[in-house]
Amino acid sequence: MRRPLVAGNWKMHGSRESVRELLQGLLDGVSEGPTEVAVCPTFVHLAQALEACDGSALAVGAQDCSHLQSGACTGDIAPAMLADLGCDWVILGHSERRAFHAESDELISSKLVAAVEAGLKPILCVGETREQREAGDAETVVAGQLRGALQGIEIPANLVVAYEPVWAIGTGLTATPEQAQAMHGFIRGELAAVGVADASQTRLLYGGSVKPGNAAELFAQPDIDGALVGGAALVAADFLAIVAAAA
Ligand SMILES: O=C(CO)COP(=O)(O)O
Repeated sequence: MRRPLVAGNWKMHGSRESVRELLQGLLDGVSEGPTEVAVCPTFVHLAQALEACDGSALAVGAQDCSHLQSGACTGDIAPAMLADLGCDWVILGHSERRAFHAESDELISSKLVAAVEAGLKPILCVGETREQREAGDAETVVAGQLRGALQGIEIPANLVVAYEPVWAIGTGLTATPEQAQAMHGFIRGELAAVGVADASQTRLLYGGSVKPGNAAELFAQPDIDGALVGGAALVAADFLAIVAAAA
């Protein structure tokens, strides 16, 4: 049995006041239940979120980390620092990091190794662009990202993969449940091929314009185990409705 996971990626949003309000709204509505729930605020809001969520059913994660645990890396945050602070999760390889920071599969792979070494649970993001899908290359691209990140490393048993088609992120365009399921099924097969010991137990999240109105039909698919939510994670009622749909 794969326990559903719904994680909110807050991206570069928030102030101390809005974070306080959002967390309050979430904590009022979230309880220990069948679905695991996490929020991933910016680095500067992590300490505030960890303090607010202490002892609650809401876990906290970061949106990225360095591939090193310390050193001359101006502006970077080590996975060991995130673990020391109390973070559980870290998102790696998000398409916005790949696009704006030119993150390669090789770098993402070394971040994954460092994150696991520090004791963080990784959410590895993969997904194709619209051009790649229209060219019929979606599976090739996703398989390449999986292999690039996972081949040759010791793959952690708690690895979570998020399929986030770039064309569905922040656009209001969602992959249809059938499109998402097809790719999730493909990913599960690829994970087995790349050396995941029991890919039938790996949780696969869908991300890309997940909203209260489309969450249930996505979660009804056999290989969709939850969601990585962007915009709708910034509205407590919407995020809680998505969490409820995953139960
Ligand atoms: O990128 C995403 C989550 O990581 C998805 O963002 P949206 O839900 O805003 O499309």
